[in-house]
Amino acid sequence: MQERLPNRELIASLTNSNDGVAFRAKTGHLHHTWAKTYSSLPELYIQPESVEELVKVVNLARKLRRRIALVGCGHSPSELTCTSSWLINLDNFNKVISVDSSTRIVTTQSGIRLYALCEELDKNGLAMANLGSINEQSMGGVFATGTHGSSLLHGLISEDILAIKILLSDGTVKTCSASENEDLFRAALISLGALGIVVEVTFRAAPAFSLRWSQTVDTDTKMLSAWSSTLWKQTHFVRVWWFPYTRRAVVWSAEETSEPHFDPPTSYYDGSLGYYVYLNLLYAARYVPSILPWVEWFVFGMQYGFKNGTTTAAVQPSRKALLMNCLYSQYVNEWAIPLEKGPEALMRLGSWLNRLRPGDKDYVEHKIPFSNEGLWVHSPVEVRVADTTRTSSPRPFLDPTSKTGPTLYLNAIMYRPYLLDPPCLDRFYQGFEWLMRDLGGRPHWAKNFQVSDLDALYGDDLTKWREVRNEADPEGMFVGPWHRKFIMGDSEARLALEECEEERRTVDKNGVRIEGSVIG
Ligand SMILES: Cc1cc2nc3c(=O)[nH]c(=O)nc-3n(C[C@H](O)[C@H](O)[C@H](O)COP(=O)(O)OP(=O)(O)OC[C@H]3O[C@@H](n4cnc5c(N)ncnc54)[C@H](O)[C@@H]3O)c2cc1C
Ligand SMILES: O=C1O[C@H](CO)C(O)=C1O
Repeated sequence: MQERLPNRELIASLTNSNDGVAFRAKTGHLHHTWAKTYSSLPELYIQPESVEELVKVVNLARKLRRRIALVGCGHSPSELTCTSSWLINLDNFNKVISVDSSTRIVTTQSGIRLYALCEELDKNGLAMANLGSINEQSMGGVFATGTHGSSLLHGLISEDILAIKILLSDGTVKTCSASENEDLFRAALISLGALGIVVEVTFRAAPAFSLRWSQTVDTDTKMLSAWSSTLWKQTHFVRVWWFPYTRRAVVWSAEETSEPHFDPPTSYYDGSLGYYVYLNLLYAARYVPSILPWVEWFVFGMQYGFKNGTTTAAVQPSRKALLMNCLYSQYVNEWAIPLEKGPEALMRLGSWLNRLRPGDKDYVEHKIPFSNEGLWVHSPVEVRVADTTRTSSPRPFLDPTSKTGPTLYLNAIMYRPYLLDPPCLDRFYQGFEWLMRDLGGRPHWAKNFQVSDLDALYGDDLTKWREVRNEADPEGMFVGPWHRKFIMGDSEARLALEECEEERRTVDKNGVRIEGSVIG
């Protein structure tokens, strides 16, 4: 085992090497997730600016027996990016390498944030074909966890990726695509940072487009009755926010248009007034959770209209139209289930959350074996879709979506007003996860799921992913505690450079602090 140098000496010895390649590292960096739910104190926080610098970091980590973790912008809600070892951030490794406007094939360094990429694409008459709710993510991070938007005409964001260059733990860079190193490609498309460092990504962009969108609030009965006919096919992009207590839903739908742009109308309540009213009501609900059904009625009535049928519209560039304001620090537990199970899922969840009894309107048997007494939750539940069966691109081994048809994503959001955890979180997620599994679901990799027997959900695909991972990184330089808990399996022995969790403790307002160690 390599003798450990104190941080300052370690940094000095590394930065003073005379090979002409910079080692841009600092100590004392506090890493935390966007939601401040998890944090860690990496030994070194490293921000390389070139492939040579990245190769140097990997070679040093191997020599000095360190684990490497990667972070885009920490928007993954779980502790996936936490480490006590070396943390690499690629915010300064963020160039667009090439854009071919005729083929729409674009190559970027992996650290570029989507907002910057979208601006660059727009200058070339191009756009990302699909986006999730935000554009903060890094290119490397956005597909590493299987990020999706909401459209039956698209799969995961990664479906547009044509090739990936990845730096492996032995210091070599490998290219992979559908036609070259296909298994590595399928493992790298959802790698969870455990395979190596993605350095370059080549993908096909879409021609720039604008969207006319409209959103209408109405009863959930109306939304559910259109489920298998028009709901998801009415326009290019469709998403729904479901309000379980008021049994209403906002249906947001967007179609391409060449009309002039205009923003949606705003009222005095939009902006900071509405933001702080909801925040403080969520705070009050920590003490009196039973007000949450009223909060849902009031807040979303103010926002979307109390009257069923209220509609708002706008025409915006796609890179703006597809985004939404995600409000406050939050836990999110999102699952992919077959689309046709959607009405059953929402009816059973609604029955459980509203403690409905036979004879009540909307009653169905929920079968969820967890008590709903005293259970109060936040709104909305996000309801989105994807279809990964339309593309001929290789399927990521860890793709959670349905292999045989369209997929529904249900996202159960629980906010943390003023960074304080809500009551009922664990029980809500226990019941929600039980229902999702009962309906054949699999969790979104980035989110706050609790189940850990993922072998049962992925079978051979997870075995294959592990094989490819172990071949690419036999010593576990890119493996951390999250990976061990959820995807590495119990049967395998601890790898030489694998980081294991030593301690987790709640640190005021910075969520849970994760501390790990590497044997080396
Ligand atoms: C407000 C908010 C809204 C969101 N909206 C959506 C949504 O609409 N749809 C959806 O599906 N998800 C959504 N997410 C989840 C988010 O898209 C994913 O968590 C995404 O992975 C975050 O990207 P990031 O750049 O922050 O990556 P991080 O969270 O920093 O990292 C994610 C993973 O990528 C790895 N990684 C990062 N860079 C590299 C690299 N260069 N090479 C190899 N591995 C790398 C990391 O090690 C880690 O395992 C949302 C999250 C938040 C907080
Ligand atoms: O993780 C996510 O957070 C937002 C909801 O606030 C969203 O759309 C996700 O996905």
